[in-house]
Amino acid sequence: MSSNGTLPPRAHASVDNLRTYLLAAGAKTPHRAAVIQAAPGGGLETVSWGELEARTDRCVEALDALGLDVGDRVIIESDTSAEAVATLLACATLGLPFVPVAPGLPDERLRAIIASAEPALYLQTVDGKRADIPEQVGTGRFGPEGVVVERQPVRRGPRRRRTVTPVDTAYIIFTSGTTGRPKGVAMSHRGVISFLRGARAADFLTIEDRVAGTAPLQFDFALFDIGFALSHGATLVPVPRDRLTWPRRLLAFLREAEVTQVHAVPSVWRPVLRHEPEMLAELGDRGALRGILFSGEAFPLNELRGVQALLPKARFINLYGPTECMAVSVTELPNPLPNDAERLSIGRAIPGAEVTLIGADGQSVEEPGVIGEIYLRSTSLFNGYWNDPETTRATLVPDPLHPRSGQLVLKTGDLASRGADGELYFHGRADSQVQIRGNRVELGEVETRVAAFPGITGAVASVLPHEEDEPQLHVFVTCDPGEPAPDARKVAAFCRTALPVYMVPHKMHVVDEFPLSANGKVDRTALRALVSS
Ligand SMILES: Nc1ncnc2c1ncn2[C@@H]1O[C@H](COS(=O)(=O)NC(=O)C[C@H](N)c2ccccc2)[C@@H](O)[C@H]1O
Repeated sequence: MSSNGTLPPRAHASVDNLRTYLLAAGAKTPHRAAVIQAAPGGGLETVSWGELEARTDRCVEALDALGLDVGDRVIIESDTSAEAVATLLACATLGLPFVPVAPGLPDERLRAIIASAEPALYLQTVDGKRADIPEQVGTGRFGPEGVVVERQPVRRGPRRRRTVTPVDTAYIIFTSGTTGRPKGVAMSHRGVISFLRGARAADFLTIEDRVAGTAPLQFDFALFDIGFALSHGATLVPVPRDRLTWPRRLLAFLREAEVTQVHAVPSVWRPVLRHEPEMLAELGDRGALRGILFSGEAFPLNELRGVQALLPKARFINLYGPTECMAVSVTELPNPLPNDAERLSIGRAIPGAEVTLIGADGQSVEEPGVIGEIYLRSTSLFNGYWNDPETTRATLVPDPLHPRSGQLVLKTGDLASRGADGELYFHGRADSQVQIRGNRVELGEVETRVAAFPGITGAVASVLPHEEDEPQLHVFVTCDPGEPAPDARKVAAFCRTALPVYMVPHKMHVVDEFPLSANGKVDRTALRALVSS
């Protein structure tokens, strides 16, 4: 806290701030490893908790000198690393919302984010390649030694804020809004920390764990990995991006770093299953690998079963939820899954949060098996979309059960039903529900059935418009390498025995692999474009 008002605002150690929360667990063991990462010259390097705090404070000092005020934005372009963590913790210390972007983000996308966020400062790593940052933005680079400012940020008037509070924005994650204009999800310190605290109830990590993170920094999955590992006093092991493209290199890195937990979107496991199953099994057998956490999209059942079969002793966690609340639930799945499992449980909201399913009639859905939209009551709700009050109002809405209460809840846009056990089961996005001949089609059900056909390793279903006829159900499949492509008629017959006729794919397309979004999710738009082209 600044005493005489001229010193920069500081997060007080007694209140929720990303910096204090993430460094707390290591304070008593400054010599333990906080981060183990690929060393520039090859091999691995370790950054201790003490060193991580020292680097953070070196960054704070450099950022202090710029006279920025609480709320001034800082773009951080980097992959996950000890240096990036120190820089974002420095921003948190000073109440500077950081906007994480991954290297390789297209220039026009970065310019759109800059136009929207109007950051005071843009920081990249010492070997970053980005050039031509707009004049009005200050620029600098960061590395193990801290931050070096290249172009001073333009001072925007005197400091008006005296304190960094838990409800101040800690970061803004820009997602690709449906309108193409970037949508900035502004998340508070309190929001992130309350989700991380709630996620600890899963009792998944110990101080001994080494957590491999694979998400790009612009994806809040990466921020979760940083927060989840460090808040447990465990060690974060960022996986270099160039290790993700080849399964052999990925598994070799996990073995070399003696990783115990891997956090990844389902797509990371697809090439591993296809090309290096034995090497993965070895990591579970003789290696240290004992936990898999996945999120971002439903893990195709056949693929999840494949990974479980190779790691019979590992724990599996399904983490579900939108960036607007960091996430909703952390659910341990049985290993192996029951044979008759048709869909994955997304469990129940973390302690301190509550999900209500709301039906089309606006009333809460109480009967098991009935589908409703997930509304979330929680302290992890975001502050709003950056500079977009209208979309914010459509997402943070009055509690439908008590509209007069003034309480806001998150309207997630996701559909779910409750099983008899009270656990939630995901039924897709409300805006991606498709109708065929007036019937609601569960694309996930179609995909699960098609992927069960011998020789088919993956299936993504999509409804495509048809010029003279009504929309049609297509399915894109990947097949066992070396097997002949499956006969579409046989696949359709196989579906007809288990699905209603309107859920039998009209057309099947064989693809080598599924296109992925920047965050590693299956890019359904890119798949659909394959057909119309
Ligand atoms: N486990 C799932 N099963 C099934 N559909 C899912 C699942 N996790 C998301 N999703 C879907 O993805 C949407 C959220 O997408 S997102 O806003 O880009 N955010 C994420 O995917 C990451 C997420 N916020 C997060 C935060 C912290 C750690 C890990 C992941 C959800 O609304 C769901 O539709």
